[in-house]
Amino acid sequence: RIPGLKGPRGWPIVGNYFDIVSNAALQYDSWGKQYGDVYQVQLGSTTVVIVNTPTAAKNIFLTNSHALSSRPVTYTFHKIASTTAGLTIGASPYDDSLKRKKKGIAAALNRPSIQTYIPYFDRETRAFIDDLMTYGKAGTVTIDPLPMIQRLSLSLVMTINWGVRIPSIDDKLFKEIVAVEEELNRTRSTVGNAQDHIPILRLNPFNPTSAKARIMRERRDEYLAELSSDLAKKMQEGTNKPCIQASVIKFKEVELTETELTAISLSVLGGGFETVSNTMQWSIAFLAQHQDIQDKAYEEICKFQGSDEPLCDASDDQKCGYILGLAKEALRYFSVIPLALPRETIKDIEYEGVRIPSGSTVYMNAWACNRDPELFPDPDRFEPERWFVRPDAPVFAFGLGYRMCAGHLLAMRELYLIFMRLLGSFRIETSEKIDCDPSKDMKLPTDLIMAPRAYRVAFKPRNERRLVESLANTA
Ligand code: HEM
Repeated sequence: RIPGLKGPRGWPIVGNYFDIVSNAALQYDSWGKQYGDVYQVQLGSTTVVIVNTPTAAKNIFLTNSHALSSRPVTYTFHKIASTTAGLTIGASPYDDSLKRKKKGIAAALNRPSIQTYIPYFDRETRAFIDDLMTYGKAGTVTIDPLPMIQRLSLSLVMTINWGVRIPSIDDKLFKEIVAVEEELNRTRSTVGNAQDHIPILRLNPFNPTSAKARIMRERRDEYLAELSSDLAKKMQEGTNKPCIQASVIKFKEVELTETELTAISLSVLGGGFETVSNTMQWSIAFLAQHQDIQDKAYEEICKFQGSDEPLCDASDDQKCGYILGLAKEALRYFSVIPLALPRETIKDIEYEGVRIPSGSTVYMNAWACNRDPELFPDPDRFEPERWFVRPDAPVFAFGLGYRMCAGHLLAMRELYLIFMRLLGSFRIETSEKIDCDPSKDMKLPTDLIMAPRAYRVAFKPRNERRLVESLANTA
């Protein structure tokens, strides 16, 4: 244990592990009230520093940005599930290769690059609205929007990566990637893989977590190889679309290896798919039961673009303040990665007289930071307007410092456009109560990225004639 740092005492071998499995973010938050803003827990053999408030998070992750620039190496993900194509950025410890990959992804996801993806945003969000109209039979039947929102976010990252679209929710590759990426994200959970912290469990040759992780890695390797070879063929023929993988030349100054380039694409795929779709899936369930927020959003959208145009201009860069506030509030309220991604210190850091040594594992409780009553008064209330009062409040959902989300600009732009077009096109309705309290209604509380349980809602067009016309214009 780290001398001078408080924290709950645990059991031999397992430490505090079994206290946190049912709801880690809430348990860490509750311990924070007892042991302070920064304290330590024992997860089996791993000592973990928990950072539980915005002030401490800014102090630790921003002031010591470089010292906190690494990620711990875990057993399930790094040793078993990690693809042979190289470590994603989010999973890479700090080294020269990480620095090169970070430069590469920064070039691929900066503002000027995002500008070149606008046609992709346009096409995928239109296809999403079209899907909701088609499968929801113009609001006459209820549907589970998850596959449609997953298709949108996946197709967008696939186009950016390899220039390949996911045309429909019935697509075979779509189903395969959804299944594999969901399972692989589970192998990265700091809560759901007991063997990461309790090494004795690794000796079990029938360990189901390891067996599943191995299969998922093989399945991922298979579609990655296929995507890469298809692209190589198209590049030879000169028929490829502009995308990250085809821009190897653009990154020449960074001198990325083939493996690093693949790792960048994999990072965009892994980082940008489940995060965006789960944020939307929670939001839709919530909005269906809060017509007042939908009406306010619609009123603001109409002020911005008139009531006759359901689909806003795709190049609108977050100018409708209410919808921007709504997107940030969705990120805050649902905090789909409640514990962000784990960090490891590469240097000693000092916090209030305590020395946290190099090599320590540190978690930011993004959930607790996002519910801090001083920064976000009445934090359990969903209130887009709060972002007018504090437009520059940190969006803890993206993490902080050197390893903060590399796709945050793209994610904001994407969420904004989805909300604009979704709420400009439909009134979302439900006649049944949907449980969507993010503190307890998650599908699996040990996941890395939290998803709500399945539900169904109706998407009633606000102006059916105009929507049909707008969608027809796309064709
Ligand atoms: C709702 C959307 C998203 C959320 C909530 C989210 C959240 C996060 C969080 C919490 C981290 C860890 C930050 C830290 O350690 O401080 C992260 C890292 C990362 N995210 Fe996102 N993300 C989102 C969308 C995206 C998108 C769209 C992309 C790519 C297109 C992306 C790519 C990445 C990458 C590559 C990293 C690793 C950064 C590093 O380790 O240096 N994310 N994200």
